[in-house]
Amino acid sequence: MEDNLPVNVREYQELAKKALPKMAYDYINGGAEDEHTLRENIAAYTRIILRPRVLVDVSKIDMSTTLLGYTMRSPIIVAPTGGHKLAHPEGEKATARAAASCNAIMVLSFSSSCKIEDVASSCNAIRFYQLYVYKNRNVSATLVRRAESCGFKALLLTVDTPMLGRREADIRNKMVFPRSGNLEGLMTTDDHDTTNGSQLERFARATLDPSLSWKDIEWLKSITSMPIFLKGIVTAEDARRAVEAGVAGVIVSNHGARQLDYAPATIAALEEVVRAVAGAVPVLVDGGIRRGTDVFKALALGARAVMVGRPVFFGLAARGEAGARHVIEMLNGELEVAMALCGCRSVGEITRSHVMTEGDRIRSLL
Ligand SMILES: Cc1cc2nc3c(=O)[nH]c(=O)nc-3n(C[C@H](O)[C@H](O)[C@H](O)COP(=O)(O)O)c2cc1C
Repeated sequence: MEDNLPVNVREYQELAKKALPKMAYDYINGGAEDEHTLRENIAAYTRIILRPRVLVDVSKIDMSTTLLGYTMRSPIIVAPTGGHKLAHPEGEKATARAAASCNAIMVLSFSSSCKIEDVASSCNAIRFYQLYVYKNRNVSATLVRRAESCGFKALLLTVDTPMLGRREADIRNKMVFPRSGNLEGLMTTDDHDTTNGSQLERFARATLDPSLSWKDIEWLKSITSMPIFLKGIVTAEDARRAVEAGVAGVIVSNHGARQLDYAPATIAALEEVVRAVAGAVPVLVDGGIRRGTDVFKALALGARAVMVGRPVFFGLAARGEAGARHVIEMLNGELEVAMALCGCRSVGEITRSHVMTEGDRIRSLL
């Protein structure tokens, strides 16, 4: 073991910043426009206070939970983030091995640097696939079929990205995104314009289909038998529509605050969505989770599981596969302590009464 390993996600972020070229670090770390939502995703967690219960025998803590019938060691899932070769030459293969060794589900990004087939064969694990719908539907449909035939178990359709949010650091840095191996032979990705803003933004504008709408869920169902989650729901209205559309789950997400600035912090939107869904399908949340106590808070407010994006990416940048694994292990360890100190022996014992939100405090004063 190396000496002086980081002891929390924040320290991994510092290591990643030192390890990465500025363009790569800014791409991973940055958010849209004023980065208000980026700060709020984290700050909103700090405003939720825990209500621990004591004198519970917590000598055995069981963090396991299920999703789509799969048992997970803990409710922590690796969120889909594109371009892992920016952080490490092994890219998503290293991340996949890290997740598998923690028995955590990894969601592979549509914009992964590594090929779907290479990630699938890198190790044995339950994995989900994330989808962007391109104007050329054939490209998206082909990748969905490839993921399904590689044994991916669910599809996460990202619905918050009809076009790319304005990530000003990427524009300033003239961000160049690593070519996705998955698109080889399907479309050309050449872009020789190195003078003008973010190449990623130009690529997204050329490819993403801004006409994607609710009716297309039927199209998606017609090309895959994988269960479909919608990733990027933050209102009760859309949550109800998602249930009506017959999806298998909803993910409360603002894309790590990289799309619409001034969208709500996801932990602040979670309860509204959970109420609207009313138990019909599982609700997941991502955005701003940096501590085991954040995971605990999300579960208390009704999430079945959480996804973490940047923390794993930072781990990968700092120490490769071992770093990504350590980040997941640290969050698991923190969650275990949070559960013990709150008197919860299983995730099922984490309830709404274990947290006090700002709204609760205001209501208690009225
Ligand atoms: C560097 C980076 C790349 C991302 N790429 C994708 C992507 O390809 N597809 C997608 O649906 N979401 C993508 N996301 C959003 C994540 O899936 C997730 O919603 C977000 O990272 C959660 O916030 P967190 O980073 O604070 O944990 C990306 C996020 C980051 C930080």
